[in-house]
Amino acid sequence: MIRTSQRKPFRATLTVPGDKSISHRSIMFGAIANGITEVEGFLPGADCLSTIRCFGQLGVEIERLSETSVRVHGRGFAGLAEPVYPLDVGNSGTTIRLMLGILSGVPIFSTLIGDESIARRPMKRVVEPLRKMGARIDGRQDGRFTPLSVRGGRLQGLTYESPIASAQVKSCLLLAGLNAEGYTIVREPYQSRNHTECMLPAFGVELETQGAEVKIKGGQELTGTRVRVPGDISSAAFVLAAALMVPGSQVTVEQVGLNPTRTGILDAFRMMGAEVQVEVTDHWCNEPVGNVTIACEELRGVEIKGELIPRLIDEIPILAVVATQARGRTVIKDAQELKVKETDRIATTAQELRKLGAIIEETEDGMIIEGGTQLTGGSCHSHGDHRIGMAMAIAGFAASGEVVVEGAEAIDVSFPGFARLISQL
Ligand SMILES: O=C(O)C1=C[C@@H](OP(=O)(O)O)[C@@H](O)[C@H](O)C1
Ligand SMILES: C=C(OP(=O)(O)O)C(=O)O
Repeated sequence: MIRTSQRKPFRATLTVPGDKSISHRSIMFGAIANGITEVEGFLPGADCLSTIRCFGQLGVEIERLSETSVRVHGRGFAGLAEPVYPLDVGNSGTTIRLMLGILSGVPIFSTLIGDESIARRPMKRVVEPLRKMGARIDGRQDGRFTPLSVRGGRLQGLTYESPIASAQVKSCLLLAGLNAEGYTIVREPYQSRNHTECMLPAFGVELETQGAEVKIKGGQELTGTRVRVPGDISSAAFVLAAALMVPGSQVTVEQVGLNPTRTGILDAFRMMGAEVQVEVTDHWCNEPVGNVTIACEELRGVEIKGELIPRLIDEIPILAVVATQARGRTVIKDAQELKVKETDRIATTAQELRKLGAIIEETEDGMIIEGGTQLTGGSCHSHGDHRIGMAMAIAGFAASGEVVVEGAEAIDVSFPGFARLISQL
């Protein structure tokens, strides 16, 4: 359980735990590479630990040198061993969807399962195109849901027009494409996060990107490398939002990932009138890294839609919290993907924020939030969704009474140490 209440203006400079998307990929790419991959700044969150456990079951030796340093003894695609027991991805959509791409092209049999939330999340979006590549996948409701089983084998390259902007779909198909005959091309309606495209070249893979299209040639091998993981901008978003909830505050987050396919939340905060300063200081594995400083006196409501949505998809719950404090109405559109995350985030965000007096309407593809509301204290629940738990805790920073967040253990999925960190603000 986390308890938060109204804060006085504060100033803070801090770092946040490692990027979840990059941490997953560092283990996966390290495992299918030849040789050793050293990972620094790894996120020791529950989701990334699920990825480590699954690859351990595939015979990959993965050493935890410290909480955040990991050494992966890559075995190449060909060295992955048939697992004896089902692979349990826990709560992690990224783990299951990317692993399906890898496992489809390797001649072993495996079964994938996860928690209650994973059992509700749609898998057809990857199973269908993987089957077109020749993958043999079966599962509940003809492969729409877990449990899923994969009998890996020879794959054919595919040109795929993805109906959704999803980095998990894109990455899954690119990883399958690495093992397929010929070229695999993935086109998306808007570009989703491109960590796979940034990181694979660091492992010696060649690919071509043109706007929202990526092309990869099959039969390429990966070579182990060193990966430094920047702080997660999706985690930083909660602390930046905390500063916006308490006018007169200022927060700097250092060594955070600034990949433009992830910084939509900074654009949204700027549109709302926040002062956001960004300084890129380095590139790690082709990923821009640097510092973000935010401050604000007054916020205004905005319309968030289109290409911006995939660039801030995981930040919409906290954006809705901030929008309750803006002048005027905030409209979020084109965000139907929120319905198939750890929870239906349109429903859970609205339901929990209403408990604190927010005026918020759910729509088919987003929500409408009336600004300028005085939030009250109340008892909220994470619904087992880390981002909902964190969003509600930050809502307490502007509430007239105490906000209690039940189910806060879910936050460990992406942000271990969240409660301690925000208690210091
Ligand atoms: O590829 C990734 O690392 C992720 C992609 C996104 O999901 P979708 O691909 O389903 O949009 C995002 O919501 C998730 O937190 C991480
Ligand atoms: C949607 C998320 O993750 P995943 O899809 O990996 O479960 C998230 O972290 O908000």
